Amino acid sequence: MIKVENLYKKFGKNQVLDGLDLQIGKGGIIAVLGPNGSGKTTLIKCILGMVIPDKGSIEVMDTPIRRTWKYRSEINYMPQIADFPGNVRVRELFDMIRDLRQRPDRQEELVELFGLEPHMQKRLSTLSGGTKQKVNIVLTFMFDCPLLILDEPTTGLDPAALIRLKRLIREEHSRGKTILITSHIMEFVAEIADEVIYLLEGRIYFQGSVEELKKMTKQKNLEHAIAALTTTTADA
Ligand SMILES: Nc1ncnc2c1ncn2[C@@H]1O[C@H](COP(=O)(O)OP(=O)(O)OP(=O)(O)O)[C@@H](O)[C@H]1O
Repeated sequence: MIKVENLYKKFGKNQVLDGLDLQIGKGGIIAVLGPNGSGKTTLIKCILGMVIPDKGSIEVMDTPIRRTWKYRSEINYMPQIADFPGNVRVRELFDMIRDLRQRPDRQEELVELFGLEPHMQKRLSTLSGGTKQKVNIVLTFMFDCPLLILDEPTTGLDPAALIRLKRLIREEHSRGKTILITSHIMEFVAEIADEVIYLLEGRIYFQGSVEELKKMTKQKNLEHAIAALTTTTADA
């Protein structure tokens, strides 16, 4: 589904991706983890073509993504911070996106699931953080795509909305979708991920199951396993 080879990206003097190699097969929930600033969002944006790498190659669904954008229509991307135009109403935003994508959608069902009906006429700038995140979720899950990329999807959600999000992610998983997620909430990752990728110093430091990571670090839970990885590498 995704193949990244020898990827380099520098911002000024900051070498964020430093010869990163990564392969992700089709189907499954993959958590991209790493300390703050380790390059998770940069990697995701390179895969989406939103950040141009200095060197290296990326294939998405067997297609090299250099100088092409068509593959993007097969990806549902949920950004970490959704920069919605503040003066647009929720309903108008949904209509705009539906007009742009021109394919069947699940808007009505998802608006009901996240209780967004009372907010449909409101301007985006007037919504609470959690409600904005629900709008972000509806936009992400509205269309049927083989690849979903979710950057910190749980931010600001109340427990009921979090349960619904997890259900949605599992549903997509059971339909054979590939779902890439970044998160700092280890409880969420442990519950949902089939595979964990740990980014450190611009490369993949670990790729495997949560169970394998716990075994490798001799820890009983994921939070401690990740903390052990961070301490070990910081001490090295
Ligand atoms: N457009 C940019 N210009 C300059 N520096 C950037 C830019 N985008 C990212 N960076 C820097 O690259 C590094 C990696 O950032 P990135 O957002 O990819 O990290 P992250 O792993 O997603 O972090 P977090 O866990 O905090 O969300 C950081 O030091 C960040 O400041």
